[in-house]
Amino acid sequence: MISIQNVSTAFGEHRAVDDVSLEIPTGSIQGIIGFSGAGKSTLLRNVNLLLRPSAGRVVVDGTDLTALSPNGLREARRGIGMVFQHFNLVHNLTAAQNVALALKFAGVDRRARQARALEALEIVGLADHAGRYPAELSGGQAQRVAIARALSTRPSVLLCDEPTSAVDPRTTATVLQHLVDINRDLGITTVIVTHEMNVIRAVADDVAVMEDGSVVERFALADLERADFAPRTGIGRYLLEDEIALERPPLRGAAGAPDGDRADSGTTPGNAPGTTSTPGDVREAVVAGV
Ligand SMILES: Nc1ncnc2c1ncn2[C@@H]1O[C@H](COP(=O)(O)OP(=O)(O)OP(=O)(O)O)[C@@H](O)[C@H]1O
Repeated sequence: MISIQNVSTAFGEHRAVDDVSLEIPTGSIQGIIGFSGAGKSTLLRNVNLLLRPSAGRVVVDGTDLTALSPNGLREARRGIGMVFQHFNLVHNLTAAQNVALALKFAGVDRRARQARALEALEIVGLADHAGRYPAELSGGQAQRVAIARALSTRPSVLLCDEPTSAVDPRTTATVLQHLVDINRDLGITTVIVTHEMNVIRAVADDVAVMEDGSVVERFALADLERADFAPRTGIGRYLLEDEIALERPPLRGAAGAPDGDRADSGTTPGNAPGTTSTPGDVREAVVAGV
């Protein structure tokens, strides 16, 4: 169980997260959705205290993380895996070495690391890619290695920050299937932050909609099937629709259409696939204990 209690996080005058309370039952998948800047990533980073909240408490499986000493927090973070949008793999280490690095930080004995790393790669179906470097992996494979890394310390909680935003739609399905299988097989409480409606529809048990730092709506995904269910927010209503109907004017340059570049009317823009990380990304992964 993750219990987020009256959590606020301010950057200067700006409250990126504003008095959020959220209870996430053990073993469930909680989706957190909202437009860019709503405060989703900040809230997720508040859960493992990668970003310490300015106010409020975060209790994970009965332990108040906000009350722990630095050593206690380091220990508690071993039970919380984290997956990042851009994978944050170390580019000059193989897939197995990337996973083993997390185990090293977790204090696992050197002799046990190799077997544990392979075991984690097995879970995401990539044991046969153990010797490959990040540049030799597709975006989806790189994210699966990152998931294996997050799982290697056998956490009870998995935090995923836009886990599919940097991969193509087909790969998205594979990555999400792994996350669902891991959740159902291992009972790991999973939190997925995304701006992609289809991700929420595919995996979430419960949905929290964020706007301007607040959770403005919560419902179970199953509620969307109820005839009398009426979401209050625009995002909730989008989720209710099977398809988002877009106006599709003719392509520019076609007969009868105006000249110029066609604007992208997609509702779920993502970033280009990539497998490399900046030093800052890697540092963040290390601090998170993954
Ligand atoms: N380190 C920081 N310093 C200052 N402001 C920040 C910092 N991190 C986030 N913010 C601000 O806090 C607000 C919430 O950001 P956050 O990244 O949590 O939103 P988000 O919903 O995850 O958006 P996105 O989907 O674009 O990642 C934004 O206004 C952002 O500019």
